[in-house]
Amino acid sequence: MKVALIGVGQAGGKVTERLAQFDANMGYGAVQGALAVNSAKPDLQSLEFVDTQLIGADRVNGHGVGGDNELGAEVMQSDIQEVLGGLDGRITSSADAIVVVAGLGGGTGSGGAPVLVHNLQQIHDIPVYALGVLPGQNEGALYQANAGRSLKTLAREADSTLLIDNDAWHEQGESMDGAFDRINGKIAQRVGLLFASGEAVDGVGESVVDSSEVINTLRSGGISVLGYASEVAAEDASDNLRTTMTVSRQALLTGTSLPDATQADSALLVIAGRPEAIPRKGVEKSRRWLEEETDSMQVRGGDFPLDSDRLGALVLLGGAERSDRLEQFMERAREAQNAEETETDRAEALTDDRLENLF
Ligand SMILES: Nc1nc2c(ncn2[C@@H]2O[C@H](COP(=O)(O)OP(=O)(O)OP(=O)(O)O)[C@@H](O)[C@H]2O)c(=O)[nH]1
Repeated sequence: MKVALIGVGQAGGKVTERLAQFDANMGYGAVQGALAVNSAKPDLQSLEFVDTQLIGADRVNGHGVGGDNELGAEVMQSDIQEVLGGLDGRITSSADAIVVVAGLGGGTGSGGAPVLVHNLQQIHDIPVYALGVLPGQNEGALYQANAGRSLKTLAREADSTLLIDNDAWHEQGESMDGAFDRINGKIAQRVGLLFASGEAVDGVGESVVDSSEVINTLRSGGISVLGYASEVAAEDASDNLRTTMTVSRQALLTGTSLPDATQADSALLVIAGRPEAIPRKGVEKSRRWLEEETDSMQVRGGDFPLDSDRLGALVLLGGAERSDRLEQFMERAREAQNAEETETDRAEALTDDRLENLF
């Protein structure tokens, strides 16, 4: 699937850069162009591999919006013509989709991404997807509240919103900051493989996955989730039946970007590895298992030929919003929003008109 990538905000820019680098290093050619947009100049200057565009300079002078996602939305809307102009030539006729990438907890990405998706939808016929990073549980109330509002709007505007929960690939005892680099690497590998599905494949066979399978899986809209797992494989396909089942199960049950999301409207199972090592029977069995597990009649599948001594399973779920984890997150976001409003009420207590001033 050929994509044009636009990262908004700090996390959006960093993840976009990693994705573009992964795609270039692997030689897939799925990433057709990549742009990072931000209201904070230093964040853009730290990116080396993608083109950049500063927004909101007249309002925040290159200093970012400090977690204010309403301001993030405003500066994106004010400078939307510059951003769309900056995309000219990057969204070529060969692009199958546009992907807007953002951390949903901050200000610029959280507020700017939904506005950008909305505007892109007005002018492009190809699907516009969002890749949104949810804040970890330990991040503050402002992050949770921001992410809740941003996600609600993105889910309405984007053709599908692929969610990455920052807690999903966060290891015990690791600081959040230290974890970002590793998490971004995991996102780049998984999402990069998904984009590469159907690209740069020699000797295309019947069972090879095609990019239309990805688009059809995402057609369910709403929230999408991606899982991945791999294991060392035997030389012969006949010895890899169990391995194929194991990696497929692990990809869904322990390896997804939104833990515990298993129910979905549609799913795609991509088995990556040397074609001679992929057992047809194992793939069929894994697909049937995925059908039962996700409770979906729409389970697609295909191979991703890869010169590797491992077998990998990539599972994409479309229409996966009925997840407990998502419900827990939205509850956290609502609580944070209420707490924020109470906090504002307290701040306003001294100016409240219900109590008259002494003079
Ligand atoms: N996975 C991942 N998450 C990140 C990274 N950097 C920040 N985040 C997350 O993104 C959210 C913060 O968003 P940022 O992108 O830093 O903020 P911003 O959009 O630049 O907005 P402002 O700084 O307020 O202008 C938090 O929830 C962080 O957990 C990163 O490199 N990787």
